[in-house]
Amino acid sequence: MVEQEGLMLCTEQLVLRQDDQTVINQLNCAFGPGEFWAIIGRNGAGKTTLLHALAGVQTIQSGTVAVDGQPLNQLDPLSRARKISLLLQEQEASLTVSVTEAVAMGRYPWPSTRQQDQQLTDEMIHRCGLETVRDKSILKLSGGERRKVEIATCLAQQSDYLLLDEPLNHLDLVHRRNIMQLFTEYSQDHAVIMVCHDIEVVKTHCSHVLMILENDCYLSGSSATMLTEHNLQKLFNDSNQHD
Ligand SMILES: Nc1ncnc2c1ncn2[C@@H]1O[C@H](COP(=O)(O)OP(=O)(O)OP(=O)(O)O)[C@@H](O)[C@H]1O
Repeated sequence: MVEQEGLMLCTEQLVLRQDDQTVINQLNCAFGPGEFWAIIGRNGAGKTTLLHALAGVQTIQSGTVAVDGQPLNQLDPLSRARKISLLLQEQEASLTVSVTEAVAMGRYPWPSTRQQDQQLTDEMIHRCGLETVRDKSILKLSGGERRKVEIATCLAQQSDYLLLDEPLNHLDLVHRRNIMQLFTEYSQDHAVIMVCHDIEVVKTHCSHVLMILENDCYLSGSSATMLTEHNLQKLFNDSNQHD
């Protein structure tokens, strides 16, 4: 039974495993519109596994993930795609399509007109700085260009919950700033949930933080209350390193 109601993506007593290892244990959290969340934690802490569970692409051991009061696994794929989009950490380009065609694929969940789809696709191509390569095959792009195409496609999907796994990978400083500005704008009336290793980026842009600590310990709240010296030491203190 999902207790939290209203517009949010939330987990209740969520347990996630990879092989026989419990990665996330009894996690309760909730993400709502108007919030820009960062999920932070050490390598292997379970950030990607959690993000995938929030997107409905990870097997859940027990507990629930619910979106706007409805268990995620009860939504058909199209309804889910209108609610949630996921930018993977690494994505392999295999289709021979142009940048414009790839970004337009973000529109597939919506019954909008061709003109509306084209308008939004053009806008995202423009906002992500892809005009000069818009007719190029995605197989012939640089790593950074391809990352921007993936981001533009997710943004074109206009889902209520935008899930981002290390979105700044491959981007130079100028594009990092531009893309973070886009996500910040998007979070004004949607929820953005981003896995990120760059604490400075998190401090500058994110309103909320979920910290995955050791021993199944999770802390969440506003960035101002979470990003204290004390908490960051707990998260990254060398004395806790296993590797
Ligand atoms: N497909 C898989 N099969 C088995 N174990 C996996 C699989 N994917 C991840 N794991 C393990 O699950 C744990 C959590 O991995 P996950 O990718 O969620 O961590 P992360 O916090 O995103 O790490 P990073 O910061 O390095 O990207 C790790 O111990 C990892 O080795």
